Amino acid sequence: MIGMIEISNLIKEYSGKRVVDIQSLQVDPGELFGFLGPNGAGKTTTIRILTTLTKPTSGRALINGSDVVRDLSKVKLEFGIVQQHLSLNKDLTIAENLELHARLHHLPKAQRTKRISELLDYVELSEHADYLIDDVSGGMKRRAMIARALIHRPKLLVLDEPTVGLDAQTRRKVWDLIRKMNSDGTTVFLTTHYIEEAEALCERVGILHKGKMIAIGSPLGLRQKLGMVAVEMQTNGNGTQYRYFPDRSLAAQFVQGLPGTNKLAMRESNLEDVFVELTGQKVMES
Ligand SMILES: Nc1ncnc2c1ncn2[C@@H]1O[C@H](COP(=O)(O)OP(=O)(O)OP(=O)(O)O)[C@@H](O)[C@H]1O
Repeated sequence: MIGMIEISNLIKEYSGKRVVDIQSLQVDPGELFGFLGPNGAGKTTTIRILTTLTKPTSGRALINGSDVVRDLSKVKLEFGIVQQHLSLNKDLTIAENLELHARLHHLPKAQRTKRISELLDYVELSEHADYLIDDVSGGMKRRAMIARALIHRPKLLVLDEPTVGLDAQTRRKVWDLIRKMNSDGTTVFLTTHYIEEAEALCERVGILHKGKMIAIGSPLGLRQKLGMVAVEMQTNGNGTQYRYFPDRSLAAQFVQGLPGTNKLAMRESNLEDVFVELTGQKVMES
């Protein structure tokens, strides 16, 4: 099967500093894949390479079989992108922004009107179609950006930090939309530095640290590898220490063997634990 995204030995350097160094990654058609890493890990740079905005220093990236450097015009038809910053025209309404984008994609007039009304309905913005961008909430702006990215029916939707800056309730609405697009057949590749977003949404995640992919798997698979149960021990002077166990009974055995002076907590492990164990750093910290 041809991967929707295929990366091999992909390197990007700025002034000799290596910010992306990914040996290999394949995202299959239909997947909902998350790229997890702290600020500065290289997520946006990787997205910029995949979406033809910047060229890799070396290595290869293919989108649905087309090379992001050599087959530029073909690649551009394969993906839609929602960038981290607001990239809508503030002087236009939501519908006008979509209209502008549809024209850029050379959709004939009759198709444009139909597609825009379909998409507004899809992202639940039909009632706000004539609102200026400045007058709508952050969540609506994000949904309008998603609608715009889908105008040409791309097979791959790339989302860079899709819920950054949104409140918890609005974030969940955007998650629902992402799940809906994915179950309707669109491959989704998103970046996030929110652990709960990766756990809630992604079938597979790749953990990026200092430009390198240090782990890849399902959130559950990565937790199983570490141990499903965490024991937290507060030690005098040494902060909190963590130990991981396959199940609660093994964790309980370990706890029973400890001197009674330590403050202890037993809980389920999570992706944050995986990240901290692999990098010695919290995702949100840097
Ligand atoms: N145009 C550029 N010139 C020089 N350095 C850059 C450039 N773009 C990114 N970098 C550097 O590359 C590294 C990776 O940045 P990148 O934006 O890809 O990280 P990120 O994981 O997406 O983080 P964020 O979520 O903050 O965008 C950072 O150290 C950044 O300073």
